[in-house]
Amino acid sequence: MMEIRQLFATERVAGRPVYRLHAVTVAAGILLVLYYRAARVPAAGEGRAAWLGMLVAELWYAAYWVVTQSMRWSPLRRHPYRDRLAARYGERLTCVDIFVCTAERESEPPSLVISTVLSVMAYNYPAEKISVYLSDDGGSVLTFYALWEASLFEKHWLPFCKRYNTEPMSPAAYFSESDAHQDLRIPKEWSRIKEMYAEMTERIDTADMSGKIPEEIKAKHKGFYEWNQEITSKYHQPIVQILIDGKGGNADDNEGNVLPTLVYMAREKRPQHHHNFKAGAMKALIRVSSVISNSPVIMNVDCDMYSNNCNTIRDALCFFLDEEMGHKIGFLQYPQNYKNLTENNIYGNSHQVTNQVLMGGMDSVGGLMYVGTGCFHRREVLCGRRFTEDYKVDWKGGIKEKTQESIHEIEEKAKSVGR
Ligand SMILES: O=c1ccn([C@@H]2O[C@H](COP(=O)(O)OP(=O)(O)O[C@H]3O[C@H](CO)[C@@H](O)[C@H](O)[C@H]3O)[C@@H](O)[C@H]2O)c(=O)[nH]1
Ligand SMILES: [Mn+2]
Repeated sequence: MMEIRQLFATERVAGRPVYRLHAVTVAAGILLVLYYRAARVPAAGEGRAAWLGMLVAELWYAAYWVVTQSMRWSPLRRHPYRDRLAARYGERLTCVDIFVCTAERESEPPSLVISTVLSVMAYNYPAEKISVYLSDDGGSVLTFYALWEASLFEKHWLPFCKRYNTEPMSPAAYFSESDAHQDLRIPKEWSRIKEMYAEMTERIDTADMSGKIPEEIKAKHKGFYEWNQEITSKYHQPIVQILIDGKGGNADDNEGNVLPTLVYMAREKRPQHHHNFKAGAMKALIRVSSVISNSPVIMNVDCDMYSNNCNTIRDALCFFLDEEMGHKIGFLQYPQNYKNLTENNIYGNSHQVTNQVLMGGMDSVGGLMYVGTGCFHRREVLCGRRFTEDYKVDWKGGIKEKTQESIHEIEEKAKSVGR
């Protein structure tokens, strides 16, 4: 019988004996504290209430400590084998829907939002299999405008990323980082794209500050006419605009390659219905995307994040497509890190303990935590499918045949579920 080689490796994190030694000393400490408490029970009226209070607090701490050990006892680490995935599947890979959420234009400026969108469109993955959805809970025409600009810039940015394996794929992060290398790489092209990006950002920021979009720009896309005087962020009809129809064949970059599908969505908002914040946006995204691309795998990110690894999707698929374990994996959480931390990082906000210990520890006891961003889900899992041992996926499902429906018809259908 031929051996099936796993698409990912699992290993125990080193240094467990040291941690266990530490845990034993803490356990001994807790037992001594409890012994001390039990050996010195004060007489009534001599501070017994305080003694009881201390005892309860110490017992509570001891219980908490015992329970949290399960998360630190033997953390796991997983490594995908991308080369094995390539050998087994080649480019016969599944479609992926990517959701980006934004809500407040003041704290999440449109120029930053589209950098995130551009970063997730530039994955090293067949472009016709990626559909990116921006959910705008601010329901702002200025965010729509920024996304429209991004859909044009994309035609230059995507080939640039693919040709030079550019990382990070967020233009904002890339151009702020790589100034030092500009002459070593591709000076002319680098400067041209950088300039283009700077000009686009300026147009977006100017519109954002003035709150106005020039009429000649509005005339270039029908989507701008979804907005009228009555619309506010809390009161509007569902808006869905397909800015790039990747599968429709009319979406080529400036080198003739297909681009990923790009969709703007502002779900319906009415003051009498609660919108349920990001969870509400995610549910609307699941429904709207089911009408447009219906990919079996969904990834989601917050709009102020960006993806820094162009092989993220392929790595994720190593887990979902693994013959032995894949059917048991419902979602995959990537670590979330911050940029621009100070060197000393005194508040521990580089998430080292979370990423290196807690996540791996939770993984070892049956499942980690969905942190709300940087996560891949199977669509079925989000739609309520229950796990069974014989679960098998037809990964071709969801790859939509070209339909006779026009973009307009698909948008209207999507709007009817965009609530
Ligand atoms: O009505 C809303 C409110 C928020 N969001 C979006 O939800 C995301 C998270 O909201 P935010 O207010 O930025 O929360 P943070 O505290 O910054 O984010 C923390 O909590 C989030 C869980 O909601 C995680 O996704 C993040 O990783 C984590 O950093 C952002 O993209 C928002 O645009 C909406 O789409 N609709
Ligand atoms: Mn945030």
